[in-house]
Amino acid sequence: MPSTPAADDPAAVEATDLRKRYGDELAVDGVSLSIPAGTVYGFLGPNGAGKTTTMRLLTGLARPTDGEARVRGTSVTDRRGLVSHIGYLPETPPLHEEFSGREQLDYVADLRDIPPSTADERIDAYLDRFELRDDAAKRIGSYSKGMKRKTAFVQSVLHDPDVLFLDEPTSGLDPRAARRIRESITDFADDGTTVFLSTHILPVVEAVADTVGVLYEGRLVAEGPPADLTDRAAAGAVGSGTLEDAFLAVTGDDGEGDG
Ligand SMILES: Nc1ncnc2c1ncn2[C@@H]1O[C@H](COP(=O)(O)OP(=O)(O)OP(=O)(O)O)[C@@H](O)[C@H]1O
Repeated sequence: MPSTPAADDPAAVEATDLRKRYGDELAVDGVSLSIPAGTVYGFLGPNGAGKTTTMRLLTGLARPTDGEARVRGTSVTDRRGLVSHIGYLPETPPLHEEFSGREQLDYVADLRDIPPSTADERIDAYLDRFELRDDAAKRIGSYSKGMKRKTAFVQSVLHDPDVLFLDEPTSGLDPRAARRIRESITDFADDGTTVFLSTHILPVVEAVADTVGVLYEGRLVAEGPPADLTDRAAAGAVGSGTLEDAFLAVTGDDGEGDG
């Protein structure tokens, strides 16, 4: 079950009127967010809606054209201040194909200044959890897509970040590995980590998210607990009131967007 945020928790992620322009296009067009610590925020939107751009803004990898955002109180323009508090699993994660899985994780642990004994313990636990132990000495270049995805997930969480940004974490994973990821997400949130989860896999969002935000053409067009969005879809007689119905309704693919 998703955790329930305490009312007095400060927001872990705050964005105010965030915008990002590429040439003539506003990829992110005035997004405001306030995500309480220790919750899971499911971030949905059609292809090209601006989800990855928003995540890049919130992780300090892209500069906002306008507006501002803070993660745990640190401005996203302060990349150095941000880096130890956040983890980011991008769509295309940086992995060294010539490293073994273990070397990759040792390398990231070292970059993150994790003490070697703690790093060894965590790496062993994650390799077991994601059934990578037997392949840990093999070159990443020889890994399957799913093995690479699991290794990338582990490297994004190894330093125990306060806020974790995940872009399609279960993409390409078999059902067992996908379940492990879902369980990890709820475990992290139970331990106080805030998880910002972008995915097109709606059952994953329904299973783990406390709040869902739907982005459409760079704007947040719906936000609320998954049950509220599905209730709205049902009340609007859109399909049978699933999260998919709600998504289609507010993104204009099946009914009117509600702005
Ligand atoms: N570096 C860039 N330069 C120019 N345009 C960009 C750049 N990055 C993103 N865009 C544009 O911004 C818009 C939003 O892209 P973004 O990748 O954020 O969407 P998304 O919601 O993550 O899509 P998907 O679900 O397909 O991954 C798109 O029209 C894209 O072409």
